[in-house]
Amino acid sequence: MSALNDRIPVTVLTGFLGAGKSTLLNRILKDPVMKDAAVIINEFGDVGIDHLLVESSGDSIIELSDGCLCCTVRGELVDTLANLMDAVQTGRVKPVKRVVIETTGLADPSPVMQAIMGNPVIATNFELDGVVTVVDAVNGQQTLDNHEEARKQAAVADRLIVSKRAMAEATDGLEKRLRALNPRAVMMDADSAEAGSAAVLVNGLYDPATKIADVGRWLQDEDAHEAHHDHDHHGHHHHDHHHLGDQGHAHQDPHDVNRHDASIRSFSIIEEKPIDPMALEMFIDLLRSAHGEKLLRMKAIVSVSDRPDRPLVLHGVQSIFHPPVRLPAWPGEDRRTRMVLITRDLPEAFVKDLFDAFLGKPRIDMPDRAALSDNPLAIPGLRI
Ligand SMILES: Nc1nc2c(ncn2[C@@H]2O[C@H](COP(=O)(O)OP(=O)(O)OP(=O)(O)O)[C@@H](O)[C@H]2O)c(=O)[nH]1
Repeated sequence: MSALNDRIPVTVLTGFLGAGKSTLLNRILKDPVMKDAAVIINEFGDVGIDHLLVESSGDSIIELSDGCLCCTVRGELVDTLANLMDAVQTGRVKPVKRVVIETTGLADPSPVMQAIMGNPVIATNFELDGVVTVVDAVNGQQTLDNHEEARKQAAVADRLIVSKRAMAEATDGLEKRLRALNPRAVMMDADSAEAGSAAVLVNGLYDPATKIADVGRWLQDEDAHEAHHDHDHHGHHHHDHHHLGDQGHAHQDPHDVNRHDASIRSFSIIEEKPIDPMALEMFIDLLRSAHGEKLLRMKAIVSVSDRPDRPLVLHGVQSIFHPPVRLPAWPGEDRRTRMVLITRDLPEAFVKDLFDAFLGKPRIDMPDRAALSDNPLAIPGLRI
């Protein structure tokens, strides 16, 4: 699917009610680069005013009708994207270089992400580039305590934008908590120039300039020395590349983490040897079909044994995966398979053991691959 590089990147802008999504979007829309962007705004409530608040000169703001994007309006989102594509292809509107979808504050972002990836027509023309989540420094902690959706919004983000910092008494606790929920997201201050530029929307399934996977960006801070078999229970080693001080030690004792957050995990799998394509397919199929609900996000660059010089990029949300893409070459020196997973109620050790089983690595306490591969579902296009 080399066409993927021509797909229009879509950024999902999320964040809880009143977190500051529209405020941020208004700033970003002033960036000249945004003149070629289309913005889709999901209203919630009777009065559709959000789109009026987004000050854009263009006619490329599309309002979805009442209802929450993650439930009833999902079909409408698909229709809107399809219509947008049609309008571009028939020349009715100018070419669109990027789409931003601002969700309602109550939205679980996963179904929105899935709507982009899961519909064959949409996935041919659009790719999910990333998720930007705005978190309010004043109410953030309480919102995370009380709302599962808010935790998911933070957990799946590529970027966490902390708003209203000046109004908050202290933000250390919130930042520490966000860092624990999502150690890899870049964290930034909503007031920063960086947060208000169009670049914040580019999260890099591909680097738009080079069209190669921006793996460094997804792995963000992965410790290159973490071995796949290093089952240490501090989880992910990482350097703190975020932009807000030095509080982000995700090595903290898990008991420190708010009890509501304990079920969400972010970890990585690294494998030195190229992977048999069948084993990969079976692993992914089982993971997404049996545990898809618990798989909040997965991104991977995989060395596949049939073409180890051309890595495969996988990108999934719950049970829905983008059609995998073969890169023309490795984006850097590191040629190991690297997978980043964000899960809920799915422990790291379980996933790693499953991966080992599919790779045929013997383990006393696990069934072997043959016993695990009885799964009729397949990702279209994964079989290479
Ligand atoms: N001080 C301060 N106020 C902010 C900031 N961001 C947003 N606000 C204010 O917070 C309120 C809500 O901001 P919006 O941008 O409408 O938030 P939203 O996330 O789009 O809200 P909903 O669409 O209702 O979910 C507004 O009064 C903003 O002026 C910030 O960084 N600092």
